[in-house]
Parts: sequence; structure tokens; C-alpha cells
Amino acid sequence: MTKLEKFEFLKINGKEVSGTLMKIEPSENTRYSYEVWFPYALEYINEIREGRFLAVKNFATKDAEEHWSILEVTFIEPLHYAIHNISKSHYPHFAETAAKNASIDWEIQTDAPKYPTTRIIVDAIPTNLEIVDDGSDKYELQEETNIPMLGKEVYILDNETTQEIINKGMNKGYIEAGSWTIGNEVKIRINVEELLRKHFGIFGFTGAGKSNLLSTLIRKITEYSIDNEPVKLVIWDLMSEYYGLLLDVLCKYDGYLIAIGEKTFPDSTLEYLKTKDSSKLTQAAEDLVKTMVFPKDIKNNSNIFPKAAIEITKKLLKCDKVRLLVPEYTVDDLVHKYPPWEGRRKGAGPWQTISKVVGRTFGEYRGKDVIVTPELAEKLLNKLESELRGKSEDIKESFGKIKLALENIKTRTGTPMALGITTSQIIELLNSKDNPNILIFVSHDPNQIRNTSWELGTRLYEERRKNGVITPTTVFIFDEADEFIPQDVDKRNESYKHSSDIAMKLARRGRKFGLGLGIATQRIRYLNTSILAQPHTYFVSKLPRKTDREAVAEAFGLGLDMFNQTFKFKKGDWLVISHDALGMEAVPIPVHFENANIKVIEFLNNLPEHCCGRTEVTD
Ligand SMILES: Nc1ncnc2c1ncn2[C@@H]1O[C@H](COP(=O)(O)OP(=O)(O)OP(=O)(O)O)[C@@H](O)[C@H]1O
Repeated sequence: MTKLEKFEFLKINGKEVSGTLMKIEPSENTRYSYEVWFPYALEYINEIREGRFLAVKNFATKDAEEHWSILEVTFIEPLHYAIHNISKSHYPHFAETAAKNASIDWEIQTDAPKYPTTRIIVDAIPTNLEIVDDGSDKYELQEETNIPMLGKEVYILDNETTQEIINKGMNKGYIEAGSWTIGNEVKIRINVEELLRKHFGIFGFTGAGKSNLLSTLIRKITEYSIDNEPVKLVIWDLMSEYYGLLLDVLCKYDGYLIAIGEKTFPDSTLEYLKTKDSSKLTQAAEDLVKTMVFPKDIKNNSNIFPKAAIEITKKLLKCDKVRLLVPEYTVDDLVHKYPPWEGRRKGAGPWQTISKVVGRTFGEYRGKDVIVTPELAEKLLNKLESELRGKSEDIKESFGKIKLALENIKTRTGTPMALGITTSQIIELLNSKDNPNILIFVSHDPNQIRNTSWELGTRLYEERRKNGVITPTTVFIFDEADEFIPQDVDKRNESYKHSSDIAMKLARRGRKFGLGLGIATQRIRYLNTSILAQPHTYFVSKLPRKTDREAVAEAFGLGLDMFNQTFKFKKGDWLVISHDALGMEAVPIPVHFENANIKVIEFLNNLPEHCCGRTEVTD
């Protein structure tokens, strides 16, 4: 039970407006659906909007204790008695004249209803909550205990009461994610842990603002996370669009742009990553900006683009925040990659000698997936050296390639990649409790992104499982999720299977190790349907195709009419529905989110001195 500070009805022109509950019907998805008739006035219809909350007395009311069921408006239709039943069977001229005459009533009833011929017909669904008013000035908000009384007055809740109800029980661990589309003074809180650990999905048509919303959420969560439990956000970015959307976040916090595969970045950028040679910095930054995708709003700003974007990229490069993923090998990988018995006849004397050396040096790691760290490389080199002592030059030569590979791993710190990063280092970052981290993975090859998500995810999951690690909360975010978790896995391409496997694993079993999943897509029908049912929080925008709406509705147990309000949405408006992360369970709330582009533009207009977070750098 939650105490409400306030329980007041909305006043329009100083008057509480009420309608009448005219119909209650059973509904498959929402238990009940309701029809409420309000008197018509122009100002009323502008206030009674989809997403507003209504209150009507229910059958638990007794004596001095009133129980008010809370309903949510899902659809609105103005009704004029004189036009409503006109059809094509009527004589057209009479029908049109009647319609024209009647339409005057819409305009002349501006601030108050005048005629009994007009009404506002409202469809509503239960929120499953009720307010209990015992006559004192204390109000309780609790689970609904009975159904509304048919024929009773229905009132509109005012914005302050709405804010309290929407954010019920949200006293800590939340971000103010956006504002209610109906009144922007009503701020919507989202619980960060619940959002991330129980998975989220973002579904909207192309251009609806999915990447914009994702980057706004990432920005807010990272800001929150600085003073709270650190959160780790890993973005698998097929389109290279998150660098431009999160420049400020990468700069202010411990964030990295990580390329998978040497061909991902232009030569000059790669050269800088190899050498950290400051004479190559400007070219490296200019070329990197050219290969990343920036939103039009940013690109059209000639005072910041590309100049400020290049400046900030130089700072990010200087602060080691742009990296290349350096492959890592297990001991078995190395033996298979550089087989010392290559070219030898199996069973012959030298073959047996080589086998013995291999067995004694590497045997204990066989089949164990042990990564060759610089320390292990040194140990293996010493062991190999002693095993080869006294052996012929010919035998020693057979181990030349594997020795060189081990030497390279041993001295990895200085060469050959100054700004490399290995999977082990990334896992260390994701398990460290010091800072929030944002990692954006990009690649020229989508297969490599999919495979890397699997490699990193599997190792992280296994490490956390083996060691019983449950924090920090780490989320894998797949934009263009249908490219990672498709309905039909292309059997000829293993990478789809890999990314699907890790996404499924995180969705089904990640939670107990603090691992979550975020997915965003416009092509819901191409997404594996079993992943669609996993997120506990949904952000839904315009979905013009009915099949997409049906897929979302079915996965979340919503009625299709819930989507009606999304058709009127402006850019940045999203319907947010959650089982755990919002104050109201499974009640869709229309929320407006700030435009991430504006944040980046502001940032680029006021460039910071450096991007190294808490570390100082010298030129
Ligand atoms: N919250 C917002 N407020 C204002 N404008 C927005 C908002 N979100 C997005 N937009 C506008 O919509 C544009 C498209 O947004 P975005 O690129 O995020 O869409 P998308 O759904 O990811 O598109 P696609 O499916 O093509 O990747 C933005 O560049 C911006 O101009």
C-alpha cells in the first residue's frame, strides 16, 4: 500500500469535469474494458487524452470509506447525435446539410458544454489500482478490490495526483527518464536495476527515434550510475551510429569505441592505434569522423560539424578511448595455429620427440580453454626452453613459430598495438566495481560483431557463474536486433547462431549474474519470437504494420487498441510498459524523451579540455 499526498480531480475552467460510466465489458487482455461518456466542449476534448487517468467509485465503497478505481483512457471519439448515424443510404444532400449544420456545435461549445446532442466517448482499461478515501486527508493507493459501479460519475485525475500514482513506490534507484506526454511537469521515473536486469525492448518504425531514445537512456543511466552502483553498458553497433550519439558520454565517463577487425577503421586511425604517434593524431581523427554515422541534426550544424567532432575525437584518441580489439588465444589455439610437427611424418622419431615436448609444455592446459596471458606466455616460454635443451637444431626450429607467438603475447604492452584491448581486459573492466563503463563495438564485418558478442558474452557469463559474481549490472544492447536474433537463423552462417545463443542465454539466465539484455528493432516480425517475450520493459512507438503491433501485443499481453495512441505520437514520444521498472505494473504510460542530438550539440559547442575522465593528461 502506498500513501498518496494528494487526491484531486482535474478542473477545467475552475470546474471538476465528470462523465458517466456507461459500459463494462470483459476483455481477454485487460480483464475489463470500459466506456465513459463525457459532455462535449472543445477544451474538454483537448484535456481528455489517451493516457489520462480517470477515477470512478467501485463496489468496495462502504459507509464513509470510498474506493475509487483508476482507469486509463485508451481511445477518444467525439460523438454528435445528429451525424453519428448518417450513412451512404441517406439522401446525400440532406445528409451533408445535416452534417454541416451539426458541425457548428463542435466550435461554439468552447469552454463549457451547451447541447445534449454532443458527447466525448472514451474507452478505458483498468489499471488494477484503487484509491481509498476514508474522509480524512490520507489516501491509500492499493490493488483494486472490486469493479467500478456502472452509471457512476467518472472524474479525471489531476496532474499532481497522476504523478504520484505513476511513480508509486519509486523512492530510490531511479532515473527521471522523461515526461508524461500529457503534462510535461509530470516526470516519469524508471528503476535502473529493474530496467537493466530484467531486460528491455525498443520497438518503433524506422525514424521513430530508437537510437536517439537508446542514447538518452544510456546517458541518463551512466550519469545516475556515477553516484550509485556502477553499471556497464555494452552496445553492439552494426551501423556505427552510437559514437556520434554518445560523444559526450564517451568523453565524460569511462567509455570506449572498440573496433573489431583491422579493416574497421581507416588506415590513418589504425596507424595511430598502433603507434600512438602524436604527429598522426589529426589525420586519424579526421578520418575516423568520416567513417562514423552522425545524425543529420548534428551534421547540419556547420559551427560544430565536422570541426568540433574532430576536436573531440582527437581528445578521445589521446585519452586511449578508441581501441582495436586484439585477438586472444587459448593454449590449444596456439598449438593448432602453429603446429610444431607440421611437415613431419607421423610416428617417426622427430615426430615423437616433438609430441613429447608439446605434451610436457602445453599438455596440462589441453581442452581447458586457458587464455595465454603475458604471464602465462612467459611461463610457457621458460618451460619450452628447458624442454628443448639438448635437442637438435632441427627440432628447436619446429617450435620457432609458436615461440614467436608467445614472445609477442609476452611483450604485448609496448607493441605491436599501442591502443589494443583484449577480451580479458574487457572482462576485467566489466567486472570492476570502480566506474560505470560504456563500450561501443563497431566492425566493418557484421559477422565479426555477432561472433564477438558471443565470445565476450559467453566468457563473461561463464566467469561470473564459476565465481558466483553477481555485480556490476552489465547489459548487452543489440540495436537492429533482428540482425542478431533473427527468426530464421541462416544455417550457412554460424555468426547468427552465435549472437542468438548469447542473447537467449542472457535473457533466460543472465539475471542471476547481473547480466541483462536490451534489444531495439523496427522489424519485429523478423525477430526470434521467443526473445520478444523476455523483456519486462517495453518502449513502443509508431508501428504502422498490424503484424508488428500484434507481435508486441501478444508478447506483453496487451490489447491492440493500446496502440491507437501511438499513431498520434510526435518524435520522442514512446509508450512505456513495464512489469517491474515503472511505478505502475503493466500499465502503458505515454512518455516524451529528450532529444539526444541536442545534448551532443550542446556538448560540441562547449568542448571540454580533455576526455580522460578522472585522469589528467599532458600534451
Ligand atoms: N526525443 C526526440 N525529440 C526530438 N526529435 C527526435 C527525438 N528522437 C528522435 N528525433 C528525431 O528523429 C530522428 C531519427 O531518430 P533515430 O535516428 O534515433 O531513429 P531510428 O528509429 O533509430 O531510425 P532508424 O530505424 O532509421 O535507425 C533524429 O535524428 C531526430 O531528428
